[in-house]
Amino acid sequence: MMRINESPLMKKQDVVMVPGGANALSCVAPSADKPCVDAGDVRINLHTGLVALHSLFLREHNRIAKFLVDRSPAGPTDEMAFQVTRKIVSAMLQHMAFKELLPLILGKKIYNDPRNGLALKENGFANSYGSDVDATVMVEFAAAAFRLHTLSGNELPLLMDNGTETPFFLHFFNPNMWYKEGVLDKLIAGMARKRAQQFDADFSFVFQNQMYKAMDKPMGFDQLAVNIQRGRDHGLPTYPQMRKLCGLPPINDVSDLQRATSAQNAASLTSVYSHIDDTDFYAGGISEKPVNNEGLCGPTFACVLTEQFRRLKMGDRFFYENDNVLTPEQLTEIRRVSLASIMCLNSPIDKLQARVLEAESPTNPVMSCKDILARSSVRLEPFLQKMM
Ligand code: HEM
Repeated sequence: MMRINESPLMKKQDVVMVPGGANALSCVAPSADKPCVDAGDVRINLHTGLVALHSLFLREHNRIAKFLVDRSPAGPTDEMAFQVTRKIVSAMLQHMAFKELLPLILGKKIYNDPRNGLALKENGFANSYGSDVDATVMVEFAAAAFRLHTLSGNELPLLMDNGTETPFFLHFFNPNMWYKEGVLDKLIAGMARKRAQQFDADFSFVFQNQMYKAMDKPMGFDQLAVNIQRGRDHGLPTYPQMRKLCGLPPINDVSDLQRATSAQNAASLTSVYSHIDDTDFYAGGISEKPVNNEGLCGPTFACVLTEQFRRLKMGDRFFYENDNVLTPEQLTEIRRVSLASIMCLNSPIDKLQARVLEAESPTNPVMSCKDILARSSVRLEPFLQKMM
């Protein structure tokens, strides 16, 4: 659907964004020149931030495919160029998720604990595949623990317009926003520079009041309530049951709840649940103190996330560190990639902090893209071998 017939390239629109598509998910007032967009998942149409990120990786795909076609002396078939490009981008995504995202969410202690099998190797192949590992997505993960919605704020930051931000709800299913000139690039820049909201039980106003809001209506859905209800729809264990399944200290009474969350959160939870045993997994999990005082989430969400990402890695025969996927030279190159380098290469951004998922700080200063690319861009020459 996303590929141009048999070509190595992906479909795109003039501003180099994902292609237009059918009116999926009922976009607001789509028109012939501003249609809904297509991606692997129709939910891309939910908001402009998703359109921007998908478009960023589409640009990276087409950049690599063009390089491979232009630079291969033997002239690869289009199929070969497409498949090799797909493999490179998939490996990059795996590397960035494990290297840049997981240590932040879980903290370094959990990430580096060898029993969890999450930490990537610095050199050589990993061969972590286990044919008995179930790599499907756990319901506790999708319906609760990975719903990190507490991190999102009320606005989408459109940088380069003097830091202008637009209310999040204006972007829901709204092609009129994402076709505005330069908006995707401004968003890529803005999302890189804007701090996330604190990870806690406080959700932004938009998430609690304006999810799916129609332009002519004052209110929309409460995403926090949807998340809790979704857990019930899927029959998730309760919060105390999940603590037990994870081998964490049990929650039997209010003082246990206070220790795991805070006095204030425990008071909130006990004011709405008539019995502690009824506490929904999402409500309890989102209220916990950060795991080991260093992760973003608490220990019960961390338990589910750790198990899920361990399975995604060890249950994947084609995880990029395995010895049947890349050559040693190619693997060395993939290990250089960073999300900042992808942003520098595929947008007009000229400066950024190197660890782009973390806020700018004295140890993570904003630097020129030239410097970022010198340390973290992937040399594509080793991938030409496969082309011949
Ligand atoms: C940035 C703004 C975001 C918006 C507006 C948003 C909105 C939504 C909505 C409306 C749903 C469907 C809920 C349902 O009906 O069950 C959803 C699901 C979900 N969201 Fe988000 N979300 C955002 C960011 C995030 C982030 C940062 C994460 C964490 C990585 C995340 C993780 C998830 C997950 C795991 C699901 C369940 C998906 C599934 O079951 O297939 N979301 N989100």
